[in-house]
Parts: sequence; structure tokens; C-alpha cells
Amino acid sequence: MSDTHSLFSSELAPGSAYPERPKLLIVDDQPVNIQVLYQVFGASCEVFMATSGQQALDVCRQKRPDLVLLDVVMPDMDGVEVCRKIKSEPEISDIPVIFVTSQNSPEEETLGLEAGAVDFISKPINPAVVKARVKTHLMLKIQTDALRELASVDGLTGISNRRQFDERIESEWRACRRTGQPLAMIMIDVDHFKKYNDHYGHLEGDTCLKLVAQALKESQWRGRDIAARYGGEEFVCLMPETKLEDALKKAEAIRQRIFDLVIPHATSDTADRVTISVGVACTVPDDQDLKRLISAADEQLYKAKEGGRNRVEGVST
Ligand SMILES: Nc1nc2c(ncn2[C@@H]2O[C@H](COP(=O)(O)OP(=O)(O)OP(=O)(O)O)[C@@H](O)[C@H]2O)c(=O)[nH]1
Repeated sequence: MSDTHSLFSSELAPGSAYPERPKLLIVDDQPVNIQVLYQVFGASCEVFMATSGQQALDVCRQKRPDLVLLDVVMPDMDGVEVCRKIKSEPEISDIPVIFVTSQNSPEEETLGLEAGAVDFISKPINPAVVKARVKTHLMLKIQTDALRELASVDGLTGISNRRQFDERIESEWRACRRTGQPLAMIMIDVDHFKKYNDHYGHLEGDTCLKLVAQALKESQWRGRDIAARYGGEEFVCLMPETKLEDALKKAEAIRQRIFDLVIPHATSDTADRVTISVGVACTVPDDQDLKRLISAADEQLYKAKEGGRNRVEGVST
């Protein structure tokens, strides 16, 4: 095992959620410079290469590297511009960028740091220095990822939490507004859950919520969909680029799935088991507040409750 390999596999990966081979993107318009860095990291990292700024952005979007080593002076789009672009795209903005440059004046460094870079490495590179810096920033990325994960997951059920949902609905609202595509939202409430708690106890209530969440998680979602705990015994799902008709089908499948779990509910006025009521709303986002989508889903949920519970209601606005 090479020295470089042990640097990552024995010190970095064990005990962390980090992949044994972190993904590293090396960007330089001179292939010979890429080769030099490849010699250092080829054994320990999954290395991607790009010889232009545009290529670098494409690799970031498609491969989501854990770190970018970025040349500053390149034709077409220089490194500072590439870095700015990476930092302005929410999906890739958390990827740390280290500049590898022969221009190490304080002005250049300031410009790079202001563009969002985390560090600078001077050319010609010193392999030990590059390894040490990359390792430091990969470890920081592990910690940041772990914290972000912790902050976005609901403690009881393990699915996404309200904070994560709030962030996603904001970004999907913007994305669907740009493309003119519909955005659908499903709001779910467990029926007679107070009675469930009163009869079976709060701990059993918690177990019930976990089962509902698990069933939601295991429903077949598409790439950008998200299912989250909204609070208490309420759950929400977001389905970008989805028509009302398809969201209603999904909501009905979820309602049936929970019904089929056959979680006994002796004191429910609706059935002999736990059921859910579901409100669905769908809209093409405009420049109005996204709260109108949430309110519409909430109104439909209320309608489902009023209509006898264990049912789905929906509206297109
Ligand atoms: N066990 C448990 N109970 C919770 C949790 N969060 C909220 N609840 C309970 O969920 C119940 C919700 O009750 P209500 O809002 O009255 O609604 P409901 O009894 O489900 O009645 P309907 O919605 O009208 O069918 C309350 O008793 C809350 O205490 C939780 O994390 N665990």
C-alpha cells in the first residue's frame, strides 16, 4: 500500500462516513500539470480531470467531487470565475475549492479567497504539502457533511425534517418557476392520533410515527422528490415537475400503503387500524409567495378530514 493510499484509507475513512476513495477533481489547462497531481492522488482518490473551466463545472454537476484542485490561469474562463460559479450554484456550492497557482501575490490570494476558495497551493507543487492540505480540507468536508446531515434529519423518524423541507420547497419553487413546470405537494396527517396516544401510550405513538415514516421513505420517489416530517403527526411530500393527476395517484398509493400496514387502532372512529388523511395541491409556481401551495394542500387535508378521513383530496391552483 502506498504512502498516499494509507493517508486516506487508514487515517481518514475508518470511523467516518467518508468513502474510502474521496472524489477529487483536478482542473488545469496543461495536461502535464494534471499528471503531476495525478501522481500524488491517483492511488488514494477517485480522480476526475478537466482542462477547461466549463468542463470543470460540468464534472462538478455530474460527479459531485469532494474537493476541487483548480488552476487559476486558464484561457476562456479563469479559475476565479470557475470558483465563483461553483459557489453560486446551490447544488455544488459546498464543494471545497483549492487554487493551485504560480501567482501567489497577496492580491491574487485575496481575490481567490473572496471568490470562495478555501486554500492556496503554490506551483511548482510540493507533494507532501499538497497531500497535507487536501487531507485537512477533506476532513473538514466530512465534518460539515455530517453536521448538515444531522441538521436535516428528523430525530424520531430518521426522514427529512421540517428545516430540510422548507429549504427544498424554496429551491424547487424557484426551479419550477424558471422552467414553467408544475410543483405538487402532499400533506399527510395521521387520523385520531391523540386517541392512539391516549390508548396505547406515547411510546407506542412514537413507534407508529416511525412506521408511517418508514412506509413513506420506502414509497418509490423520483430523484428530486422529498418526503419529510412536518411536525407532530404530520408529514409532507414534495414532487417537482409533477401534475396533479400523478400526485393524486401517489397520494392514494401512500394512503393504501399505510392502511395495509394494519397498525391496530382500537379507538379510531374511522377504522380498526391506523389511517391517514391526505391533502394534495399542485401549481405552476409564479412570483407569488410559495405559502399559497402549502395553504392549498392544508385546505385539501382539512377537506379530507371533514369528508370522513382515510381519504385523499386534491386541487390544482
Ligand atoms: N407519540 C407522539 N405523539 C405526538 C408527537 N407529536 C405530536 N403528537 C400527538 O399527536 C396528537 C395530534 O392530535 P390532534 O392534532 O388533536 O389530531 P388527531 O387526534 O390526530 O385528530 P384528527 O387529526 O382530527 O384525526 C396530539 O395528541 C400530540 O400530542 C410525537 O412525536 N409522538
